Amino acid sequence: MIRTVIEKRTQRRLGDVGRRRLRNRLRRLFLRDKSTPPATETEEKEGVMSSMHKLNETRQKLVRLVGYDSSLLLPAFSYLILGALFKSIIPHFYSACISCVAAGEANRNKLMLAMVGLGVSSVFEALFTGLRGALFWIAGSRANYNVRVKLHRNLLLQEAAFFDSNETGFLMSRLNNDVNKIGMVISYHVNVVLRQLAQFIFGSVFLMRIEPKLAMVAFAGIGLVAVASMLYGDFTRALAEKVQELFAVSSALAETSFSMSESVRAFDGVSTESKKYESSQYDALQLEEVQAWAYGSHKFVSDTLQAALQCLLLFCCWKIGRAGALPAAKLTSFLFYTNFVLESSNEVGDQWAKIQGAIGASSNVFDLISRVPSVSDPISIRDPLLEVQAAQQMINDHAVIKMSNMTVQYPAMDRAALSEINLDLVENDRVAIVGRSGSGKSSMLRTILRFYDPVSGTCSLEGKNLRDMTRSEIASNIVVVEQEPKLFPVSLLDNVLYGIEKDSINEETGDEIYSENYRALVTEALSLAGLPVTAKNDLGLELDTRVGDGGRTLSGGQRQRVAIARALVRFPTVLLLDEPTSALDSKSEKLVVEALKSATERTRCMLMVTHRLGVVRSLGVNKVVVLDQGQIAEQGNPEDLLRSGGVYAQLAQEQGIYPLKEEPLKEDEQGDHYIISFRSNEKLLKA
Ligand SMILES: Nc1ncnc2c1ncn2[C@@H]1O[C@H](COP(=O)(O)OP(=O)(O)OP(=O)(O)O)[C@@H](O)[C@H]1O
Repeated sequence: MIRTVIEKRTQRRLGDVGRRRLRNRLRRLFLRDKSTPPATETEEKEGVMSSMHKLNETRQKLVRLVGYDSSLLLPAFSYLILGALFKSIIPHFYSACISCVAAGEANRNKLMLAMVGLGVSSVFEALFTGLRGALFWIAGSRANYNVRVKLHRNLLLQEAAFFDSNETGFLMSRLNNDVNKIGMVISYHVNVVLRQLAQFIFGSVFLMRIEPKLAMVAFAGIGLVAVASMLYGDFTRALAEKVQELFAVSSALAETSFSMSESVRAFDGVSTESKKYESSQYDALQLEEVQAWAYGSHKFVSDTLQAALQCLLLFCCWKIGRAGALPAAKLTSFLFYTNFVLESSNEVGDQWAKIQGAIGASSNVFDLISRVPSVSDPISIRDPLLEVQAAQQMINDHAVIKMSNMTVQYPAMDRAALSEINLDLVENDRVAIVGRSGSGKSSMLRTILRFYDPVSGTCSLEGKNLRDMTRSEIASNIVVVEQEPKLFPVSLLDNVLYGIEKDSINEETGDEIYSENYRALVTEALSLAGLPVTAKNDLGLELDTRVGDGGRTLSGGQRQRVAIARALVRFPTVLLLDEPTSALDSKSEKLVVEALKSATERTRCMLMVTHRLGVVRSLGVNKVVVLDQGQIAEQGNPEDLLRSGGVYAQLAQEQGIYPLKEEPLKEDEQGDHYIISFRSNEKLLKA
């Protein structure tokens, strides 16, 4: 009934499309969709049970969060009860004062006593209210802090596929908006509910003492108001969950449009993006309007019920008073306490509904905090037998990286990105993975980095399955230089040593810093990488120069060299290069190739994904693996493959690369002779 009224009122203000969308949303939320078959009784019961179970779980998690800081919350609760107790005494003294004044009491002391009682209880009430308010506020802020830190950490621990299906803006919204709601529940709503509940209990005791029969009538009416509040609370919870969901979607859209702002500008997409954002905000607005009407209706119902109850009580008072059983002082006191109890119960109902709403909004946060990533560190139970076996395997097996029948499939894909791959990378191997776009090259790199686990088969490093290695073990052995490395908005030094703990303290500021040893290491690495910072270079770059967001204050080539320095300082077992030169001009490419040669010398083996086959020769690659539709099409020494006339030779010819001894001499349009060099776009005039 309430739903229909709200729906109608809201619909009147919305257009046709909005009306249809809102109706569908409400139907999905509260009514069974006619297009879906009706659930059986058992299914319905199971559904109700599971949603009750989820609700209970969320409540328990919230309570656990509240209980987190008992040293803070115990005094807060004590002050709350004391504050409520003093507040419930106030009407007693207040009505005593009024009785003295109204009756023209001759005894001044009686009035003074009532006034002192009123003053003292008011001061104590104010004191305890202040203390309670501050402590609950702190508790709420601490809960926010805990939840936010836990959520942020757990999100970072999630597997790469999780980020494929959850946009950054969506997660940011969970981290900010949803967590704020949790803090509000603790610092405000729970605080108010408990205070009002305590006041209600103390007030009820006074009521019972004054006139028990009338008090029972008041309680019956209050029970009725409580039922209305509970119904409204349930309605609000479901709505709030949906509204938060819509805000998260909206936030994801905004995040995408900001991060893609250059493309948006270049392709004149402002109105497209703005429309998308407006539409998602509009969906949320519709539900918020429903929330507002629901609140208004609830207020109307509960206030009307209360007014009716007050009239009824007054009538009863009149009847009892007529029989001479209720003196004026008692009547005043009873009416004061009736109002006091009614106000408290009303506020409990109001805040209860808000708590329900916040629980609905925060349930997703708890789901995310407790989400277990599908790619995670192994549980570290040391098994000496397994360790001996692994060491034995390392001795027997010369492979640094070994892929055995390895199949990789993304959750969002219905076919494998890599199928049954068998590949060994041994000591001193310099391997290039080549193949057409979409053949699975990057997927191989991501699997070696353990961003994804193979769905079958294994990938191991020095005889140890990657699944049995922790993230930190993998990171200290395998380093990647990406095609377009993104840098953190910190100093060059911090970027190169990213992930390595600071080992010294600045005596002046007390901040953690890197020691001189580390600074020397980074200076050497940057110099080897072709970005010297020793003598003041032309660019004015120093170790402590801060680079912009993503490294935007550096050129692509400079960013690449910082990334190479990052690899150089780590002396990794395996160096992975992802299209290391494809984003660079020929001058930067030369510098980067030199830097990569230095980095490669510091590793046991190197694996590079590349489209630009010229770099295969310049980096001294000894093995080329050609991928085609997720399978190894051919592999071998690059010069042998060039001569064999297979897939690699064909790819190379497309880029003007021929076997070394068979480099053809060609004549260009002006009659000059030139050799098609390693890089297709570079014609070196033959002297
Ligand atoms: N995160 C992902 N989720 C779902 N499918 C993916 C994902 N990444 C890649 N794919 C799919 O896996 C297949 C192999 O992609 P991959 O990126 O490994 O190819 P590639 O050889 O590196 O291509 P390119 O040379 O264009 O970078 C493609 O069909 C691609 O659509």
